[in-house]
Amino acid sequence: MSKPVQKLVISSLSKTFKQKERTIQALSEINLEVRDKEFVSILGASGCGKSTLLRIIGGLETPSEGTVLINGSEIVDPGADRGMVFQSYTLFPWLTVQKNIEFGMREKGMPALERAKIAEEYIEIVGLKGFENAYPKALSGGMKQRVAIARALANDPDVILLDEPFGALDMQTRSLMQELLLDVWQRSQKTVILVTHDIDEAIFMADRVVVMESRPGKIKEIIPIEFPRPRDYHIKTSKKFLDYKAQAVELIRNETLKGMNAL
Ligand SMILES: Nc1ncnc2c1ncn2[C@@H]1O[C@H](COP(=O)(O)OP(=O)(O)OP(=O)(O)O)[C@@H](O)[C@H]1O
Repeated sequence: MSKPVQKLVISSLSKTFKQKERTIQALSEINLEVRDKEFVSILGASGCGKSTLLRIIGGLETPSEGTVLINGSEIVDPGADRGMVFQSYTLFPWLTVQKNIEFGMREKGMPALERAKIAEEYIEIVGLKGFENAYPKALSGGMKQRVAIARALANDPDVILLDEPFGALDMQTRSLMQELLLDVWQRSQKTVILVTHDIDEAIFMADRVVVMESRPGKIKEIIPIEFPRPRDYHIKTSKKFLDYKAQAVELIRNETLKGMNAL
């Protein structure tokens, strides 16, 4: 069997924040390889460095030590090869849904007709047909995140980085958004890294769940999730799913207790 293509290679990555007299080691010795088109979830107790890791991959933060390679080149700044979606809605309030989705393509100098066509395709995929000319203030939280996902995908990045994208949504909407994202991922064939606090979400979506430990942030365990694709929400009540969940809960619980004892 041929070796799978590595999209991201994270090697000996550490990050230290210096604040006046305090030094915070957010990440220590992270090593992780993510395959092309893989879906990886990152799970861990609050403060274990999940967002810092994602921000370094996004080029928004620089490592103190170590490297992150994308397609063999070191990441030193943000780039069109990575698209990010955050928990807080980051749409431009003065632009319509259509113009928000077109934004990155416009920056790249793509002709108007071409970018409008691509935006329309993604509007359809994320189920927002009829809302092309709406402004963000007229949209629900779930709709705004669908626009944010469409905007990230429309730029055609290699890697999508999602930081708690559904964190502000109610349970029901969140669950539907997970299915939508899986469907979009399956069609778009991107590499996805999803940071989440939600154990069910991490397992349901991913090929592998990376469980982190804190103080300093390290990889504690990687759980391969062996459910076939496409996945249906019914797997969430299967015995196998509950076994994965029990394993993750145990790992996270120990970490959360460690964090609380350190307070
Ligand atoms: N810009 C910064 N300056 C100083 N410290 C920082 C900065 N960013 C993060 N930290 C610290 O680094 C550690 C990891 O933070 P990070 O936000 O990456 O954790 P997290 O796992 O994403 O947390 P949460 O799940 O609560 O969002 C924390 O102790 C945090 O206080």
